[in-house]
Amino acid sequence: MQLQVPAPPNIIQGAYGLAGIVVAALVIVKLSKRPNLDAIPTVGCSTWLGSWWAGIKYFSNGAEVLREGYERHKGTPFKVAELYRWTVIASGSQFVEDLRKASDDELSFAEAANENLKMEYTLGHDVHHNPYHVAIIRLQLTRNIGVLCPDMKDETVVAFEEILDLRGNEWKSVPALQAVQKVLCRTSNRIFVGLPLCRNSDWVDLTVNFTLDVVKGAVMIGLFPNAMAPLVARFMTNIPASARRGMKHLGPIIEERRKHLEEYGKDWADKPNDFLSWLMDDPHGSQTSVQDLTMRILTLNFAAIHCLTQALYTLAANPQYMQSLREEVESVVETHGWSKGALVKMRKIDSFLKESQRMEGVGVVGITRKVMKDFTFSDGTVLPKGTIVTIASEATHLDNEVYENADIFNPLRFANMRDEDGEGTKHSFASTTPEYLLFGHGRQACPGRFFAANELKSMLAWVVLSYDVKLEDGATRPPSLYIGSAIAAHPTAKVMFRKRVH
Ligand code: HEM
Repeated sequence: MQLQVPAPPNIIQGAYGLAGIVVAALVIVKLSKRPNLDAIPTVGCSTWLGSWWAGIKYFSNGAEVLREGYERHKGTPFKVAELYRWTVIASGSQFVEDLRKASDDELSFAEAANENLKMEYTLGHDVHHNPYHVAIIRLQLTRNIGVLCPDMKDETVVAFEEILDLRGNEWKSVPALQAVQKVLCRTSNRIFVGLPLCRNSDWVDLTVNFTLDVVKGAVMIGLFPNAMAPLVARFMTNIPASARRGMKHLGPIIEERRKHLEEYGKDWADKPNDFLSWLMDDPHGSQTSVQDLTMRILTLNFAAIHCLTQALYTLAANPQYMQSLREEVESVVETHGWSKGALVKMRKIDSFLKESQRMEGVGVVGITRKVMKDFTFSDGTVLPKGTIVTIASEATHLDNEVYENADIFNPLRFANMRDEDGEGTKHSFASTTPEYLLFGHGRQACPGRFFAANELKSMLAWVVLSYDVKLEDGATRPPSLYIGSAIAAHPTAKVMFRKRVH
């Protein structure tokens, strides 16, 4: 048996004191490196120490700070303090256009993502510096949506059946976010890595939690000076363990596919048509390690989960919308089957998702960029090199001058806009405009949005066709969680499901 010898109190106090001095020194070093933005108005406190307090306020509810800034400075850029830096917030189509037109040498998406998510250390050096998977998302994934539509639907059907596990016609109360996370992960991974891995419970658990691993890891790494980032990433985050867990699943599959490639060439019989195959067919992917391929597949699992949960909460709180959605799905499926073409025709489903994300999207800001060399907005505002700049997307989405009765959920808002405009897809879910920024806007808008929109539409259509949903008695629509600039669907709220009765 080992004896526990308590440390003397003065040693403990000394250790706390030293830790306090180290943290204070790190904060001072980080704060003193911030670019000079004195000319840009501030929301919150702008004194040196006050801005640190304002940063804590932003971290606990960035939406509130941004709404205040948007009201006071609409049409001109303002700045807010985050924990270790200032962020410049702009809004309105003129500034969105300025960001859209800027070249990567002026404003960089990748460097902003690296600063926010510490990509080099969380997702890995190669994923950050050689993102060839983005071109595969843009081309192969998007082109294959039609071919893969039946697989997506098949996985959604089986996953909902297994995860909801409904008996007879009884109502069952289900934690919505957890259920949706699993169904969505299985559906996405059916396309990313195929059967049977997409149904493996450890893989599903890993991919569901990977987003959180990365976000928590990035926060931890951000607390230390850059020079310590590799060590912090390796020893103080969950990411290496997640990567090993991912490789344990994917390693044997990759090895087997490599053998087939060597033996039969690129087009062997029964070759899976999934993202892993497209990665391995790519000249970069064929040379690379199991670890690199694993990190890229895990990276794909990074979005979309909260979107469907938000739509489900709204539907459960407003069962009156169900009938017209059902009628649309039934009539479209009767004529077109369950296909990509059918999903295109489901305008009400499309509009419902888009409106739900207009009101409660994935973040309060969008189009975040890092200034790579001093940049001048078209109104003359200068952003020094190193500044992080972004657009107040939530405030734009909720502005009455942009959307009529912006604070009211109107499930047919975008379907009606499409009818009025006669412009086909301009107001469809996957389209972006300077006023609709869920997926960003312009050259670097989310490359996975066509896949995501089809997947989410297919899943929502299946829910309305197959289940009755409502909230528990007396419950109101579960409110979202606002953390920093992120919006998350309520994590524990329940939705009641039963097999469709009428
Ligand atoms: C509803 C779900 C999704 C939302 C709301 C979303 C949103 C976004 C946004 C806002 C951006 C940044 C755009 C910019 O700043 O200009 C982005 C980038 C990106 N998204 Fe998505 N996304 C979703 C689904 C997906 C899916 C399913 C994939 C992969 C299959 C994906 C892959 C990516 C990638 C790789 C980038 C970075 C692009 C680049 O490096 O240029 N996204 N997404």
